Amino acid sequence: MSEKSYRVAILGGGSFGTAIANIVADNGHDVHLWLRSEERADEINQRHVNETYLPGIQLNPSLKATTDLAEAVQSAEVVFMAVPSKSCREVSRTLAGLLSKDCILISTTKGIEADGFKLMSQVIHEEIPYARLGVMSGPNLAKELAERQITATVIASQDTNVTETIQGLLQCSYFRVYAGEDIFGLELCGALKNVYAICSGIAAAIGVGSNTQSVLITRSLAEMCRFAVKKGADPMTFMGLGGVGDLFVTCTSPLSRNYRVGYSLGQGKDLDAVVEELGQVAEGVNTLKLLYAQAEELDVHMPLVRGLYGIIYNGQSLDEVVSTMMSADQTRDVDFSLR
Ligand SMILES: NC(=O)c1ccc[n+]([C@@H]2O[C@H](COP(=O)([O-])OP(=O)(O)OC[C@H]3O[C@@H](n4cnc5c(N)ncnc54)[C@H](O)[C@@H]3O)[C@@H](O)[C@H]2O)c1
Ligand SMILES: O=P(O)(O)OC[C@H](O)CO
Repeated sequence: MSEKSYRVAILGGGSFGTAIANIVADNGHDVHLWLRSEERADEINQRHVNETYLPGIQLNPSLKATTDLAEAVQSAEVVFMAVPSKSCREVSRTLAGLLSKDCILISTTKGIEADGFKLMSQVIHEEIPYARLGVMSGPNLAKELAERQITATVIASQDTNVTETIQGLLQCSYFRVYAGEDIFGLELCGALKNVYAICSGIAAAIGVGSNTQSVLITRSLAEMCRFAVKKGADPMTFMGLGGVGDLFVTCTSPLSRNYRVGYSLGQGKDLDAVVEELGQVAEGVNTLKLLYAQAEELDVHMPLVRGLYGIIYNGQSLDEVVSTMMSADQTRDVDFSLR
């Protein structure tokens, strides 16, 4: 744990931004949470709760919320970005003129920008080329983090001072931070697993057995790795907490918004209505479209992505998709070997 007290800003006052801000505040640092709603900022500052995103959770009273981005990042030594992927470029662009040169900037966003299939670190780098960048990803459901239930995450950066600083900043009795260098692979894990969580949610809603769930999650990992290799990422990153770890939690927990989207679809509900009702971001819905297009363009075999896309966007029935998958040519179990 870090002995130094850092000035830290968290950008995005939704479930994850608030959960991370709370850990850093619990660890004794000076934390400013930036959000857009005056009402929610007042609620956090006065009653120390964020009832919309983390109902029932008492936040650390030292956590300060503000709607003023310049105030939030003033003198910040570390900034965490926790806005949805659709807002990452806009927020980064505004941030560019405000961030000091030696500030560490950590992306926690698990999504992809449509134009150019860019991951968030790429978007941030384009907007703030001088930023000392890192990416954080792992099995980190916001509600469980805020409840202080034990979990761990991965911080990836090319700069060991960045990884070591974040490890010291976040480590506590219920949270461990493992280090890595593969920013691209870690980010890809976090974005791709959301799509498979939708598949798993559908499977749960129709009441599949445990064998089926296991096959679904394992073949999801196989697809993710195949795609990662085609994109030049290290498939071994997918064996870690950011890969298997996050895939497992998102594909099995009803706390996952992506899983919940899938569950509702499996109950026969309409996608737009489900997303509207959720009221929080489920990045997998957008990632599915981008991933399907990339898989087609790069000719990567991704039957689960193709099947889900067929159900959601081409009106295919679940029975039809499952039947096509089950009668397809039987291929290899594991595509890669280290030998
Ligand atoms: N919730 C989790 O368990 C979790 C865990 C790890 C990573 N993430 C990732 O973190 C990112 C944020 O997710 P979340 O769970 O906090 O989402 P959320 O829906 O709970 O909250 C998103 C917040 O961002 C705000 N926002 C949207 N556009 C904005 C903009 N242009 N400027 C400023 N604020 C804006 C919204 O008002 C909202 O407060 C996502 O990419 C998600 O995949 C979430
Ligand atoms: O709620 P989801 O589906 O966005 O998933 C949350 C986190 O990514 C889990 O690590």
